[in-house]
This record gives sequence, structure tokens and C-alpha cells, in this order.
Amino acid sequence: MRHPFVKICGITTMDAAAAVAESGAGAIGFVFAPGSPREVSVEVAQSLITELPLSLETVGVFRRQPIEMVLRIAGQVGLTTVQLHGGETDADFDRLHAEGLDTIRAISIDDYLRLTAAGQLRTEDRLLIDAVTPGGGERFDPSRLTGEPPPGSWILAGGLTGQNVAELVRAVHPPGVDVSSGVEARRGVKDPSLIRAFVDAVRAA
Ligand SMILES: O=C(O)c1ccccc1N[C@@H]1O[C@H](COP(=O)(O)O)[C@@H](O)[C@H]1O
Repeated sequence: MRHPFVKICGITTMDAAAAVAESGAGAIGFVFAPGSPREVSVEVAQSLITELPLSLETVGVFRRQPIEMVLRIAGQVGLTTVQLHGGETDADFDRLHAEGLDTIRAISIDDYLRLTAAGQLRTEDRLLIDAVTPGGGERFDPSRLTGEPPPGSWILAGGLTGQNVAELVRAVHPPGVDVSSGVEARRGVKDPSLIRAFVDAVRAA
């Protein structure tokens, strides 16, 4: 069986970045959203990325920030991928693609179901489906997705941990999973052993 792709988000230190690289995860996320307990500076993200294997997808997470700023930071840091959490337009995604960036459109489960019912969901976007408050460790009932399986290589997020991810993978079969607060020793501080345990749990599912 093919295991889901794993993204570990909110990395701010070298020991956590090394744990992500060694764990076999497919992507590492850096949060540039002001006010987040995981916010990282351009300089720190640059220094972490230079130590990472080229095979790892490097994702910048942004929330309601101008697209010019997103593009500037992506270029400075050397990101492969941009994850947007609201305020973006379809034209913003087209612009990012034109600049050679991959994208992830983060969307709450409520908005996903609403847009799907209205026939307004862009099916070409790689979706990250989350609860309502990103990075808050909040979960949603995965059975809400079973009637409306998302298109493409979508990513399940929201309150995942090394304890619950295997059961969710078996129940929902997401192509990808994403974790942030569920691999933290305390708010905003990653625990390398929890990162490794999370990836191991996904592989054991
Ligand atoms: O982590 C944050 O503080 C954050 C801030 C702004 C936008 C997104 C943020 N986090 C994203 O939330 C999901 C799920 O996180 P969790 O596992 O429930 O804690 C993840 O994609 C983070 O990138």
C-alpha cells in the first residue's frame, strides 16, 4: 500500500528541520503569518533550507498577506511551494504558478463542503482541508468528508497527532497528511521525537 505524503509544518529550529528530513516526510512547512507562535523570519528559514535535502518540498505558509510579499519571501527563502490560508484569489494562484511555484490552498471543512455543494470549488488546486482555526490543533469529524471525497492530491490537516493519525488514515484514505501543533512539546516548540513518531505512525497505518 502507498503511504500518504506527510507535511510537517511550523518548523523554526535546526533540530526540528533535521528530524523532518530524516523522518522520511515529503514536505517541511515554514509559517510566515504574523502573530503565529510558529512565525519564522526570512533569515532563519533561509539558513534552515540550506541544510535540507533538495528532495524535500519546502512550503511557506501565509495568511491574508499581499501576493507581492508572498512572492518576495518565496524567492528570498527558495521555497518550492506556497500554502495560502485565506484572502487569496484564483488570479493569485495563477500568478504563483506562472512564477514556477507549486501551491496548496488551505480551506476549512465548512468552506470545502459549502463550495463543493455550490459547484464553486476549483478542482485543479491542491487542497489542504483543515478545521476552522489553523494551527490550533482543532479536529473535525472526518466522516464529513466521506460523502464528498476531495479531488486530487488533497491533504488532511487539523489536530493530527502520532496517536490519532493512523486511525484517520485508515478511515479517510487521504493522499496527504499535515501536522503542526500535534508534534510540539509546547506551543510553537517542535519535539523531534514526536516528529519521528508521527511519520512512523503514518507508515504503520
Ligand atoms: O500554525 C500556525 O500558527 C498557522 C498560522 C497561520 C496559518 C496556518 C497555520 N498553521 C497551519 O495549520 C495547519 C494544521 O495545524 P495543526 O496540526 O492543527 O496544529 C497546518 O497546515 C499549519 O500549517
